[in-house]
Amino acid sequence: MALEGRNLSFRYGESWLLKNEELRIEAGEIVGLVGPSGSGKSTLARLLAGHERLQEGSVVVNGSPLPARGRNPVQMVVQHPEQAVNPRWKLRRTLLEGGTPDESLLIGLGIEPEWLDRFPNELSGGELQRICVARALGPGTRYLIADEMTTMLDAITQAQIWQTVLGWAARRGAGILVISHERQLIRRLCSRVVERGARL
Ligand SMILES: Nc1ncnc2c1ncn2[C@@H]1O[C@H](COP(=O)(O)OP(=O)(O)OP(=O)(O)O)[C@@H](O)[C@H]1O
Repeated sequence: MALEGRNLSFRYGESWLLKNEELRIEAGEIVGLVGPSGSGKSTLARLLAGHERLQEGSVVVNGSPLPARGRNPVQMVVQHPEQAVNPRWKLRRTLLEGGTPDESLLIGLGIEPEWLDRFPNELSGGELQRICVARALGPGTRYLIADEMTTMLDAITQAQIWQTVLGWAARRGAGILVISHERQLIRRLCSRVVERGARL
């Protein structure tokens, strides 16, 4: 059981950003992905989550390609939650996109019930990010890609969110890819770190 990127190559223009990349995250494993700005970490993340169309190579999740329809077992949370929600939906609807979350997750993430009756512009960035994390940890999720997921949060909130996410992963046997420029966070969370070099 693993999330695997096999032989992934990708370019936005003429020159290749990623060439024959291999990345494997076992179920239950927490892997860090680090590297300089512009080295292609977010692009790799989007390919693994099916948010970017594959140009070369394949993504396999627990032995199968990512599903073309229905709930994606690979969920991604990005740095800026306001870019990841529909501004015209109340947050209950956004949250339920991920299926009905465990009550304990909502409590662990510090989500106040009244937030769910508001629109995104009526919450702070940190409050909105908690909703995005809860949505990503829905019942069908097997792998989480956390791309600078807690970068914009204060240290206490960051610790609270990661404690809840790690508990979820341990219970679920879920794998996590953590992308961050914060080496200390990576060291604390991950059992293995993949280092990307600078773009040539
Ligand atoms: N949609 C796009 N169109 C064209 N070029 C892009 C696009 N998205 C990213 N790039 C370029 O691809 C390169 C890699 O970007 P990417 O966001 O994957 O890197 P990163 O390692 O995640 O960087 P950072 O640490 O700064 O977030 C950058 O040079 C970026 O400008």
